[in-house]
Amino acid sequence: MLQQINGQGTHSLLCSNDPLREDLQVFLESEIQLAELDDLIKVNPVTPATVLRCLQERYQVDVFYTNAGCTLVALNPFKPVSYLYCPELMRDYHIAPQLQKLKPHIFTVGEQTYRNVKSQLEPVNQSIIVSGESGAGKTWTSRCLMKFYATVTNSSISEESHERVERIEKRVLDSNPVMEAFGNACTLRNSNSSRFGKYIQLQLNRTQQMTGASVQTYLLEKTRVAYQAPLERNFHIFYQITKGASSSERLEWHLPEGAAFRWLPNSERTLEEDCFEVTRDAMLHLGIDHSIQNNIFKVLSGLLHLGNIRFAESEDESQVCQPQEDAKCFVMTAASLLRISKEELLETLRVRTITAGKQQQVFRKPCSRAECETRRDCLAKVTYARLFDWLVSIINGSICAESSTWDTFIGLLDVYGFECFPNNNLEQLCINYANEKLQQHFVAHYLRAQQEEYAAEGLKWSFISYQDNQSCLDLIEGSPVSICSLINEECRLNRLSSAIQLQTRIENALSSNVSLSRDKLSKSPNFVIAHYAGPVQYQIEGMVEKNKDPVPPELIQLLQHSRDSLLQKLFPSQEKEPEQVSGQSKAPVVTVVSKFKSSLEQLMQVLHSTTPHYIRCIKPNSQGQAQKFQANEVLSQLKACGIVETVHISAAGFPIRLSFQSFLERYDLLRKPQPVQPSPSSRLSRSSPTREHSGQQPSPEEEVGLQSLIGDILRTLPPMTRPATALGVHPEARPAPSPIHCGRTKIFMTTSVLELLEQRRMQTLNKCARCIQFCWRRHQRRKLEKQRWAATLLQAAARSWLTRKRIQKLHAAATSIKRAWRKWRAKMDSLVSIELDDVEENCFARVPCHPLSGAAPWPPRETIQLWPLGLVLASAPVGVIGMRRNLSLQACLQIPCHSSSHKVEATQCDQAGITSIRALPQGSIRFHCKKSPLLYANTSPEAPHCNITGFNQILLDRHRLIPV
Ligand SMILES: Nc1ncnc2c1ncn2[C@@H]1O[C@H](COP(=O)(O)OP(=O)(O)OP(=O)(O)O)[C@@H](O)[C@H]1O
Repeated sequence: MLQQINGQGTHSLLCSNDPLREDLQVFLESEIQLAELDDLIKVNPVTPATVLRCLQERYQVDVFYTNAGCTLVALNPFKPVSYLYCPELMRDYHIAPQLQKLKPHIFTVGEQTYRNVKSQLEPVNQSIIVSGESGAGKTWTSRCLMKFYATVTNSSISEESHERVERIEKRVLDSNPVMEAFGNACTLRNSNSSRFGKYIQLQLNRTQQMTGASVQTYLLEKTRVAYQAPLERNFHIFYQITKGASSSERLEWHLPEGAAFRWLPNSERTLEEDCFEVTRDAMLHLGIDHSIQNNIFKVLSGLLHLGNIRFAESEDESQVCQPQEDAKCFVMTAASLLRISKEELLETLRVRTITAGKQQQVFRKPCSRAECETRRDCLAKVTYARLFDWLVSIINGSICAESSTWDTFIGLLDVYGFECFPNNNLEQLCINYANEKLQQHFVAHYLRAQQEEYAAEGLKWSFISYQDNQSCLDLIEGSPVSICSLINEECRLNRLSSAIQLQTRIENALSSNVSLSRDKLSKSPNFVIAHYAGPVQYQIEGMVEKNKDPVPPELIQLLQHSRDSLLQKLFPSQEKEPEQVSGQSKAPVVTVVSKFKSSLEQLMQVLHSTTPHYIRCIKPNSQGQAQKFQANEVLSQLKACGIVETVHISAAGFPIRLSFQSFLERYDLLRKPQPVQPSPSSRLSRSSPTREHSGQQPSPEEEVGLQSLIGDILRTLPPMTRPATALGVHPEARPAPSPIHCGRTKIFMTTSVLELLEQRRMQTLNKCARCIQFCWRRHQRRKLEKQRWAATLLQAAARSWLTRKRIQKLHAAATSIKRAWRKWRAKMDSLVSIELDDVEENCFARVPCHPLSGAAPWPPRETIQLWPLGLVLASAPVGVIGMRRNLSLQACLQIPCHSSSHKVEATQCDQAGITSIRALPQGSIRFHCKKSPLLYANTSPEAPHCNITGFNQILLDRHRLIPV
């Protein structure tokens, strides 16, 4: 609408030359720009009025989030804006390369914390402090952030771990409806007001997956169980059970439809928070089964019935008060639901026991009607408070991961906002005390520390005044005397003191503190504390009693006697009796304030050890209406949380501060390699870790070395982001303010520069990773090739060795065979020669030699010459036959007719004639012949061995007759 009007106006005005109109145009244009400013530090000049105007403009065009330097301002839309919290938007913020370029959102803060955890920048653990007054949207914001983490931590994991992580996240998210049902209530300022503070730690493992969570709660407003301010309600769970129980449950829990309970005011108003089923389902997911749930709701119903017990005034002090007539049935029902004896219940509520004297004598004193009702309320409060604590422990048991499974955490602190009612008492003092502590943390972290550091580091800085709440904190918690210590003293000494006396004591002891004053016009005793968010007047009446929070031991004993299994768990019988505030005990009395203070100190310790992020929730109007911006309301909230000072300092300041050494450790890889820069880097890398931890300052020479290295890194940035006086890099003054400054030992920068550096670092790391991957792969490839080559060589060597071995073996075998053969041959030859020699000597000596040849060898040449003739004769089919042929054959062969040296064989059939003639071995030859393995002893004469002589020489061997 506004844009339309402005757009139209701009167009029409452009056509005119009227200077007045031009002024108007400039004004309207600046109006448009104001709504477009994402960061309040861009508002010029930064004053409460301009900041307010900017937020208003943005609110009217449905822009609810604006940066205020290092904090995020979140305006409550008071209407559903689904597109602002959809999973798609969560993913957009999660994957954005440059977060600061996106519109301000709680997801920017969520993602920034997540990236910080990922980058491991110290301190790695993160805290998001969500603050603002009641109804400003703190719980909503925390819930959305939990959903954001649940979505993003689940986005990059494998399928099988997906289910596990989802289960954990479901449980973590389910803790919200349970805690809200038991710890939230409808107040005048918020229909779903958290009546306790909580710090949720989302536990992340090394890969930033959510492995669990833990919840720490602070100061539950337990008085609400028994007392609700006009138009306010009790805790949601009481309305849920009375409205959502089934008919059988109603019977069991004694909650008939339309039953009236005094502790259940305004039950005719149904809120969206009255959803019993949601609470039940969530409880079931957290491991609280139906029977335990049934048990819990029975006890709660018992408390409702207890609230309806009213007493009549007794006639005299020695008489006990009687329950009013209509309350008798409630006594019975309450006793049966809490499973205690009705008589014991009445007795405990009406009679006080006092132990006194050296013998510890026990006296019983009937209580007045008011005392009876106080005891009744106390019984309900202590039961509910223990039930709440037990539920928190069950939730923690269900969602908390083993300490070994997580390394880092992101904490979400959702504490009650600053409170200032017409009547403020101890509860408001504690709540405002917590808010003062958080404000101090903010001031210390962002405002004071920053300015002090700028001065120490020699940055040109004009100091911005801010509200330091130290004096206020000194007043509340200081040592040796403070409001807390004085109230605690009253409890410890257990003296009878009036509120007036306490007021005087406070005034006398703390008169020098500027934050203390008193409303002199008020009739009731009071003191006024000037809180950072404005002055608050506290009523002293009843404060000491509330601080004691006395629980009569009889009440605890009564609950210990219960037969109900849940109450037995809440009030175990072995539990020690509660500390009596009698003044006789030497042990320090645990008061509400002292308990709260110690839990607050623990919380502050955790916060100090983490990187804090602030979300300031602002309530645009007190009626909770959409599209309604009440400037005064908002302005007071902006002032209360020091937004203007924050903007001033953030505008001029640098939210990121890193020591030179940390900077170099992280960004040294951005430096272009300088060949002539040998030592400082190596010196630095060797010296930095120990120096960093010991807090030792680098020597001047080292500093020069560090500075030149940092200069090298900064030179890699684009000119716009280079420091104006960065270590002499650019000594000339620059017109625009530089987003990066180098101090004496630290480097200061804006978030945008950090993002740029991180982006560069990531690019360089990616490049390095790719290079490493490439080198590794090449190395692997070469290694593999070498291995293959080596394997081939080995195989070849092995094969050749084996072959050589085999050949050697064969060779050896062949040689030995050869040798054996030769030996054998030689032996055979010698045998043969001996044999032949024998034959020749013995046989041929006796064979008649041819008369002409003398000592010619056998067979004589003539025989050989006649041999063919003999053979022809032997084979001749016709011609000479019978005896004559044989004789002529023998004659041809010159074999004597009746020689004993020849064996002549003939066939039966005379026709065939002689078939074989052999020269028989002689003498010893016969012997040799038998032994001889030589084959040629049986070879036929056609064989080439015919030239070999010896043994039974075959002269004729005719197996078959030549066919005719
Ligand atoms: N971002 C939002 N979008 C829509 N409605 C919102 C948003 N933030 C808050 N609301 C509305 O404002 C109401 C109050 O918010 P919430 O309960 O978170 O306040 P709170 O600061 O936690 O209050 P208290 O301190 O009392 O617990 C919510 O019930 C819801 O209706």
